[in-house]
Amino acid sequence: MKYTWRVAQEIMKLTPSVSSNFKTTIKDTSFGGFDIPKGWRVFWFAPATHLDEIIFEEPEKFDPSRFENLSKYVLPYTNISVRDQSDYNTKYKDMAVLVLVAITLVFLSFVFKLFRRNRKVEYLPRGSLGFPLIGESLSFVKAQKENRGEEWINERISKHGPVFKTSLMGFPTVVITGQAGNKFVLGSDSDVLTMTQPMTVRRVVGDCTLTGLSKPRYKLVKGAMMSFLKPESLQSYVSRLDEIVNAHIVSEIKEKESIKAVDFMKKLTFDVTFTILFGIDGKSPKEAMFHDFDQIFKAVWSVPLNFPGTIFHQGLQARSRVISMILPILMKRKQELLDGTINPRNDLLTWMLAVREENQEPITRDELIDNFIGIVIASHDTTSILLSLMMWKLARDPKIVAKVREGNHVHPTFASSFLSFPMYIILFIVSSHYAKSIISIISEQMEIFLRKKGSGEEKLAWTDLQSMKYTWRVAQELMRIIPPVFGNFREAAKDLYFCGCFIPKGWQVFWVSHGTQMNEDIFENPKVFDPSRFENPTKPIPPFTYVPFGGGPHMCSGNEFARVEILTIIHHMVTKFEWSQVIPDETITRQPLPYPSMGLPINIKSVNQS
Ligand code: HEM
Repeated sequence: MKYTWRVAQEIMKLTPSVSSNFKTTIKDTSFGGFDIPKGWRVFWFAPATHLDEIIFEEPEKFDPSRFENLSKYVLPYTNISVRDQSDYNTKYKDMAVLVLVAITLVFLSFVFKLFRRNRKVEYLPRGSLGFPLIGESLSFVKAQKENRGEEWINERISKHGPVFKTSLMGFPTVVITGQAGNKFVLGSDSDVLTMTQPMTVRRVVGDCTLTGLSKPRYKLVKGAMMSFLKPESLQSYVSRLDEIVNAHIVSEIKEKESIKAVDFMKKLTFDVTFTILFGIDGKSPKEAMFHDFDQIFKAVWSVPLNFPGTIFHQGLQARSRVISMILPILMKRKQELLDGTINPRNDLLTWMLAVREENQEPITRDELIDNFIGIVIASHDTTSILLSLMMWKLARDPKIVAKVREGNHVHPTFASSFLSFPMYIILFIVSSHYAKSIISIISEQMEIFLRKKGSGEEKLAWTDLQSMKYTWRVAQELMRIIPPVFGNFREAAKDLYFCGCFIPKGWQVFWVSHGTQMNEDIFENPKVFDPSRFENPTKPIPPFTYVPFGGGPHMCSGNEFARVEILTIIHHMVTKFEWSQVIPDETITRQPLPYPSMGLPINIKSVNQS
């Protein structure tokens, strides 16, 4: 079987089963004119000779015949894989040692990782993960509904400290409170903590909202929003806003004796957002979308079961309807932009259609649609809830309001304030912080109203809004005590440490606004409603302690728009109407935003503006 063996030899020459190995010298030796000390390792490498063309003619060619005449073609030790039989035992021993060392190293690194992980787990924050799957979600949601969310958090802070673990909405969660905590969560970039949204939000609102975008796309879309929503840009929309608010209020409540303030504010802010921000004016698309967005809102906080009849399913269908309504509007605007018949700054949607990345890449269709829905979700409830809370505050003491108004009738021509000075002083001295705030708002708004009336100007201007300082402080103080956004989630993008605690990659991190906003070391007498704490320039509020609009890279894009809108609406309400609560002891419930639990029914009547 000579030929068969030659074929085997040739195969071993080209692809030796053992192509290299180490030997150890057992005494001082020399080779090729070089000394090799005793104990040194020597490495041999078969291909170095097998493929050497000085030894083998055309070494890479498959030619078993070269083994026919060994003396001519095969020099000793040139086909090592077959000739070095005597060294096999040593060779395998050495290889076994190598393999053993490799396995030991892999094993040790595994044990080391496990050990390090266990050491890290020891540093997890204190607290309880609650029941499997549901964790502590049920007790948290229940507390929120009863407006005891703050108590729920505080109980755990007092047991475990300002950083504690729990499990919310199906995921292990680290709750982080305090100024340094807010700075860590709100100030961190997306490679440390990423903004995450529950699955329901991603499905109903879309994957391409700001939260779901890559860094460069986020920069482009958020940049476009901020450019439209910054104070300098908003100034030119104030008189239009004033017109819309006035018209809406007149048509919706002029003849009514009672309304539900929450519903009213929701409709009004929807009207404002669609007209000013999106340039959608017609009554019927707004009404259709109002109904659809109502279903989308509900689906955002629903159980994600997608079959006919479920809230989630209805939300998904509402999303499809909204898309089919907004798409033709976008196409038309795009054409108008190309034709040059529309000003890109007309509204936020048109502006987002017009902006380009440095490489001329536009905002995509999906990004436009999802951010359109996202802005409605982010802006609508938050703003209408703050307005409802202001109405609630102002409705709580009709006697004071009436007295303040009396002042107006006694001294209608009073130059700088609509209140008679002595009455103002008396009321101010005898009143609580809370009552003072009512007096001051009405006084401030009536003063602006009378000033404008005196000068024959009809609509509010930017400077009028800037002078509504006290009214805005009341809004700020309300957001401190009852923040519209209780807190929000992030996800750890990698294993993290904060305050000596370990936060594993993938865990949720939850920041809460009242952790600092109700802290007596930061805000004196935090439970007292005192808007004047926002007017003390000598005692500025420390950074990352007052966070109703968040902070850091994801800070609210619409805070200035919210301020302008809220001040305009409150001006019209206060100067045109008086109201009182139908249910005086109506409580606040969180779902998860803080609503008056019965929708704030109020008795309302117009006041004489002459
Ligand atoms: C009183 C009214 C409002 C409150 C209390 C409020 C609150 C907040 C908060 C707390 C955040 C940050 C969430 C986080 O970092 O986890 C936020 C983000 C955001 N808000 Fe507002 N908001 C209000 C009104 C608005 C309005 C009117 C708009 C749009 C015109 C808007 C658009 C947004 C957007 C787009 C984001 C996401 C920003 C980003 O991820 O970079 N908000 N808002």
